[in-house]
Amino acid sequence: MVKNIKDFASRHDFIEWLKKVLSEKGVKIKKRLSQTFLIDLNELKYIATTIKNEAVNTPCIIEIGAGIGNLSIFLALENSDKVVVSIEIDKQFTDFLKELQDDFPNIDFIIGDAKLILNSIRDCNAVVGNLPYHITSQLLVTIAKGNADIALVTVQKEVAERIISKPGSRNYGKLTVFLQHLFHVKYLKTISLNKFYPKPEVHSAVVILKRKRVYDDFSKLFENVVKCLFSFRRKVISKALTKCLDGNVVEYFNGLKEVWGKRVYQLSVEELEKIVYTLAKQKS
Ligand SMILES: C[S@@+](CC[C@H](N)C(=O)[O-])C[C@H]1O[C@@H](n2cnc3c(N)ncnc32)[C@H](O)[C@@H]1O
Repeated sequence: MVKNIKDFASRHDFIEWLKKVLSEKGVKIKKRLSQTFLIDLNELKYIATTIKNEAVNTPCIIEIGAGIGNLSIFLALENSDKVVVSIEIDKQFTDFLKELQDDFPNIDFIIGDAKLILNSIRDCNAVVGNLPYHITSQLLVTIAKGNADIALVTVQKEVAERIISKPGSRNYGKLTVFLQHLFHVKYLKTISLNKFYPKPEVHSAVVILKRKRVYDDFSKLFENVVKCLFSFRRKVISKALTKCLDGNVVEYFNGLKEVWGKRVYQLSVEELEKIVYTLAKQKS
């Protein structure tokens, strides 16, 4: 059994270990599943220690996309008081991940689709992962609708910029607003593309999401209204609302005077919440 990261790192040149694993096991790297592996020991350690410091009140941490377990083992070593539930969709890693479990008994590997499994895992309120890039938005929305109080995710840098963007900016959109409605979001650091194998085309970034409110009926309505409004992002809110509600919106004028002339992409999350709240109140 491996006891600490120093022990592991001293016995393995990480990139050599990775290449050996990939060739010995006959692993075929699948681009369509966004398979690119973080091979930098410092970055792996950074993610594992950050989640350790943030996820204090949870018996387990969920990892999305275990791959060959390179991040999973760091998570397990740094969080030895917790179970790391690592989900991986690609069955070709099954045997290898099972073997790893002998050295790291606090990892529980599950083969399956994280989008479907994630929110059925009870009592884990921390999620971490170097997210598969082709389904990043879907996974972020799934995380947001689940129990996670903390999500520490590595995403493409441009997605990270969307997540943290401010009203009025080019990146500000429905994903930004939905996530910032439910979480406090923070850009932690950029990870250069050289730190992955095979090298991806773009840089990545680590972002932390800390729960502000749970996804409830109001959030559901908020999600739907925002989705529609942002399909008219450059229109003033009165016009966008007319389109989304398919009718006369004058009845909302008094409650929404201050924002009536603003364009959708200029509205803050709080202003959008007020709009949805006003719609909900007037209808009830
Ligand atoms: C960017 S790689 C990360 C690999 C490794 N954990 C790391 O940090 O270097 C993303 C991983 O997610 C897996 N994956 C893709 N779609 C998935 C899904 N729907 N559910 C679970 N895992 C998925 C891929 O097979 C791949 O191993």
